[in-house]
Amino acid sequence: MSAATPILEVEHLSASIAGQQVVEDVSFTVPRSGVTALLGRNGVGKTSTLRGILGLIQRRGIVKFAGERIDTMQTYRIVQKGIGYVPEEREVFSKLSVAENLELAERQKNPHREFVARLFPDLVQRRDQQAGTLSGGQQQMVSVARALLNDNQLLLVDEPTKGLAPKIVNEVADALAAASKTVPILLVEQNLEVVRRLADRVVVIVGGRVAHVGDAAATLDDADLVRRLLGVHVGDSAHGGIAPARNAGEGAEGGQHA
Ligand SMILES: Nc1ncnc2c1ncn2[C@@H]1O[C@H](COP(=O)(O)OP(=O)(O)OP(=O)(O)O)[C@@H](O)[C@H]1O
Repeated sequence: MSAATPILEVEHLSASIAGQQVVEDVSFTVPRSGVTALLGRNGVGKTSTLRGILGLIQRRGIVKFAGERIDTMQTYRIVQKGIGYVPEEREVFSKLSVAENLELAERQKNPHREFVARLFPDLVQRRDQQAGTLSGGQQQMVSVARALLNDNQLLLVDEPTKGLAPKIVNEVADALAAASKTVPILLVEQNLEVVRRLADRVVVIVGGRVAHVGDAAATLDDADLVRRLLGVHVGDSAHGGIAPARNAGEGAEGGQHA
């Protein structure tokens, strides 16, 4: 396998929940470095795409990780291969302390405790606090920290800044920016200012398929394209740089930009 082989190749992925198809026919790649943002309107299937890649929901299609097919593997095997997952729900063990939450996540002999402590000094101070009593942002940091303790070759991170105060959004983005220097990230993120800061590339899903792949900054600079693909206006800082388009119902365009 050459160094140019993407770390993740997704070909014609479809996925279903309780017999209902929630991802139709999604194809894209993730390179071996940097942040690739997976974008799309609400309910378009971004979370389900991540869950399909991980085998957490029923899926069909080809998924290759570092050149190897993983689409028939069970989730625990996929995680063992080196894919870390930071789910949208954060899923901390609320009755356990911060330290216990982190210890439980350690899959290897020499976990990156110092790296994580440097990124999240707040968690070091709160190591004995029950995770259920942490703020949403602090719980998100625990969730990201757990993924960073191990030698992952890819991180799947789902809406890490959702519902967080602006200051905490910045802290979580800082941590992900630092992490992305050592591990490629596939990021689902609604806050386009965060996408602009973190992402190198964007992959946009419209109507169950990938409708656009491109350079992150160039895509976000094209306000008309953003409005058509995502139904948001760029530039309203009160909404993390985005605001619903007046005609947000339109624009699920069939044309393939990819
Ligand atoms: N447990 C479930 N049972 C039934 N339908 C579901 C379930 N989870 C998701 N769906 C449906 O699957 C579709 C895709 O959902 P998904 O969460 O993947 O979208 P998304 O793009 O991540 O959305 P958002 O940006 O709002 O988080 C939606 O129509 C959603 O209603």
